[in-house]
Amino acid sequence: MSASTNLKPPERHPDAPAPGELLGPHYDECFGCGGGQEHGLHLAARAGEGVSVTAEFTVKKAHQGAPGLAHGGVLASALDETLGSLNWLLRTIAVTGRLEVDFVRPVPVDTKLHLDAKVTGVKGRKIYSTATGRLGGPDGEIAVKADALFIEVKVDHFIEHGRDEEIKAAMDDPDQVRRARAFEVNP
Ligand SMILES: CCCCC/C=C\C/C=C\C/C=C\C/C=C\CCCC(=O)SCCNC(=O)CCNC(=O)[C@H](O)C(C)(C)COP(=O)(O)OP(=O)(O)OC[C@H]1O[C@@H](n2cnc3c(N)ncnc32)[C@H](O)[C@@H]1OP(=O)(O)O
Repeated sequence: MSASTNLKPPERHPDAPAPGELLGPHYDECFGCGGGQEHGLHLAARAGEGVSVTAEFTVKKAHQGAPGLAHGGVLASALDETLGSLNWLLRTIAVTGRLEVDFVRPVPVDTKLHLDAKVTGVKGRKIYSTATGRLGGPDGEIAVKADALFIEVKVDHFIEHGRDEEIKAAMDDPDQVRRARAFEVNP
């Protein structure tokens, strides 16, 4: 993805989770990180140094595209989710505007994908970030990589656009409201 000019380096929020801390799901029904999705990715992201995260995702039978191999869209979802979790460290709510994925190696079922992501720069509401997914370990061979542009939004983005049924359930859940509002305390 062509990098924008005049990017500012990202600033880790003072209340961001400490390096090594698990970030936890942002929404229980999220396909990427939620515990409530049987065939979801159940991706668990952990805060790193600066504005970076690491995450792991194990490819299951439900994630196949070709026999015994992960579907590319599922791998893109794992990268998207990992990149999205960087927003916990900025304490900013943001959605993916653009995601560019390179599929470098096939990823077999039962493989654990070791992901890492970092924010490379910020300009206004635009957050530029990059991620890799490796095989065999955190320093293993690169199987997938992505560059992304996230756009900062208000929590109202979800309330306005989400289906009423799910928004009502989320707003009736005090834990969910707390998680969403925690992002709004921006300096
Ligand atoms: C209380 C209950 C609440 C419940 C909520 C629950 C939880 C909330 C908490 C956290 C959850 C947060 C996120 C989810 C996390 C992880 C999941 C993974 C992430 C995703 O999976 S998330 C889903 C997929 N995602 C979308 O569903 C976005 C659909 N989309 C839109 O909603 C709009 O499109 C939007 C908002 C993106 C922008 O719209 P907009 O009107 O606000 O702003 P605008 O268009 O002016 O763009 C501003 C500047 O970005 C540039 N720009 C925009 N898009 C670009 C592109 N594609 N390429 C290059 N540049 C682009 C413009 O060129 C301009 O640049 P400039 O300022 O320089 O002119």
